[in-house]
Amino acid sequence: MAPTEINVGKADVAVVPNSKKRAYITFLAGNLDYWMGVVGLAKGLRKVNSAYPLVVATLPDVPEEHRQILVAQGCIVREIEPIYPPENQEGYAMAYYVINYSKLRIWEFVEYEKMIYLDGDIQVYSNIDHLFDTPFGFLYAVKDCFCEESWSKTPQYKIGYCQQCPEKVTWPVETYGPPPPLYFNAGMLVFEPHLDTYEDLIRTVQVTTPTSFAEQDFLNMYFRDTYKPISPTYNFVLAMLWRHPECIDLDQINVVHYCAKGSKPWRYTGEEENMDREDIKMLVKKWWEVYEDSSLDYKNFVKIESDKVTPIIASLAPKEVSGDGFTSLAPSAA
Ligand SMILES: O=c1ccn([C@@H]2O[C@H](COP(=O)(O)OP(=O)(O)O)[C@@H](O)[C@H]2O)c(=O)[nH]1
Ligand SMILES: OC[C@H]1O[C@H](O[C@@H]2[C@@H](O)[C@H](O)[C@@H](O)[C@H](O)[C@@H]2O)[C@H](O)[C@@H](O)[C@H]1O
Ligand SMILES: [Mn+2]
Repeated sequence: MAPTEINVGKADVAVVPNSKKRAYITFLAGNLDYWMGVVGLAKGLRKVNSAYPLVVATLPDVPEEHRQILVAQGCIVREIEPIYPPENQEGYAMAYYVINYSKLRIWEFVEYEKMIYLDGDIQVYSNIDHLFDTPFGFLYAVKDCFCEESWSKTPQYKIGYCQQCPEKVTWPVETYGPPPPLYFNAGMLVFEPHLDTYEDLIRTVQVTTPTSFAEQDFLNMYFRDTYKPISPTYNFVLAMLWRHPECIDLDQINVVHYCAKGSKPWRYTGEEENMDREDIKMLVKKWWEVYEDSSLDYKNFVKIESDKVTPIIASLAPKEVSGDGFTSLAPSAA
């Protein structure tokens, strides 16, 4: 793209388009209360002083009032069209997962070179801007857990196999064939929008039989050769607390994904299984502290300009990318 010439008085200067445009992106559908999750996410990204905006891809059924709230919180609200998959004879783990296929529209945002997708029920508690520096050509995401009841229809669940602890139950190759490839949770993705990928995704989804986890299953199939697992600290699926406590250190968590049943902070009652745990109550409280902090509202927020950053904050600068890049982000050996 040719640089844009602009007249700044005495001398024209060439403005090279910002070819390294980056942004966070989330997905909002329906007229219920997920908009609260998105407001929390927008404020959380401000709190950790992220350098990049939050784009909200909204379905047409999101009320104007909700869109205005998000615009007032500094979000870039962009409407997308729904994507309807073929009929699912087997049913989804959660009936509403069918709307999550529309998430695939995020690959069409090609004005951005790299994006980080975050579900609306995710909160960012440490700056993760360095993930934008991951090497191109891969999709980065965190391994999911197969132990929750939502997986009860799958062979993994039936034999008690989970990729978080593959040594616990040996995969019966003679019965089920080769063990499943690494499988990521689609609530957090580091990806590159490309039109050719987008058009192929849309074509492929129409000829792919839908399964339990809707677009998450589809994305795992589609990106199986370019998926790179990153540390669970970047998408902490709450069920890990009771399913794989040996794999986590709450002090190291950067991103919390409130996807366990009953854990959406804006709907939290504490009544569902595991929701009365002290660590869950602490994480829900932490989410509300950000959501209710008026100093984080877009209209009140005073951004620390990079040249005024004091040394302590400068130390949060992007981590060194060594070797093949982000080995330090790779999941721990466990
Ligand atoms: O009624 C809904 C359901 C889902 N979502 C969006 O789709 C994402 C995926 O759904 P959800 O997080 O509920 O799935 P989970 O991770 O809990 O399985 C949400 O985070 C929202 O961004 C939404 O906006 N409205
Ligand atoms: O439409 C399918 C959804 O599948 C995923 O949610 C699931 C999955 O993570 C399971 O492993 C958990 O057991 C479950 O709790 C959780 O809701 C993504 O988080 C969400 O963004 C979306 O892709
Ligand atoms: Mn989610």
